[in-house]
Amino acid sequence: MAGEAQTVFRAKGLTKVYRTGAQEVHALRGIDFEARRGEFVVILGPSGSGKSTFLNVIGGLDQASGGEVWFEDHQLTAMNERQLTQYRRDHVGFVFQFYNLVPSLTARENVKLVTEIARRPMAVDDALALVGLSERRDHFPAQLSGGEQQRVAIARAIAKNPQVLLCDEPTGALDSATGVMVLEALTEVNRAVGATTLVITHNMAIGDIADRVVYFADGQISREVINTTKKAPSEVTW
Ligand SMILES: Nc1ncnc2c1ncn2[C@@H]1O[C@H](COP(=O)(O)OP(=O)(O)OP(=O)(O)O)[C@@H](O)[C@H]1O
Repeated sequence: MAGEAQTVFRAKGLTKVYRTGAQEVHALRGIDFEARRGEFVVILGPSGSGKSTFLNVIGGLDQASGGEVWFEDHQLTAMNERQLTQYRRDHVGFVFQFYNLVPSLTARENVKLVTEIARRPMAVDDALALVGLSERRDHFPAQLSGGEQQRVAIARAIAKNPQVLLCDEPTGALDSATGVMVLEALTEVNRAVGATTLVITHNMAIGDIADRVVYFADGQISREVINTTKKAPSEVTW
């Protein structure tokens, strides 16, 4: 069906239990979730509500304890470590709060690291242009502001042309003006590349730029809101 063909992620009854010694933490307690191709989803919720755990499971960085997750027609919850690594490499771009750039490489070289091993990469300079950093491409991370470094990290994440872009607190370390520029880069990339984009944040205001806001509470999805009108990042303040 056309509707199903548009579904990129499908999670059903997803659970995750962390066991440390005799302690059990139920980080995910039955998540049902779907995301459509090209959708921009913001995930909000208090600290410890399971947001990062969820992103890590659907990004193939961590394995679920129960339930199912599908990426297109691949069942992630049936994959072994090697298959998950391949899934991440072929399909997923990650952006984290801290940029994890290689300090001894320029912006261009940091992005090139990924395009060299990707199956269908975009040109490095195109990726940097998408995040507005063409002028800075020969700078080293230490010569770039925090926001610029994060935009290099976004260019690196999307340069392999991933179907999904998963971002965990991408503006968490940035002031509001710089954070807005990073959000502009993310919305531009989402529009231009069409990657389904999931963004975890603590910042309620950022929900206004999403197609849909998903609220986590205590390992479950407590609420979902579809935005009938979306704000541009430049209209968002915090
Ligand atoms: N590797 C781990 N081992 C044990 N417990 C963990 C582990 N990772 C996360 N947890 C626990 O699982 C629960 C959910 O954590 P998670 O990081 O997913 O929440 P979060 O909503 O992303 O929080 P934050 O907004 O603070 O990043 C928390 O109680 C956390 O302490």
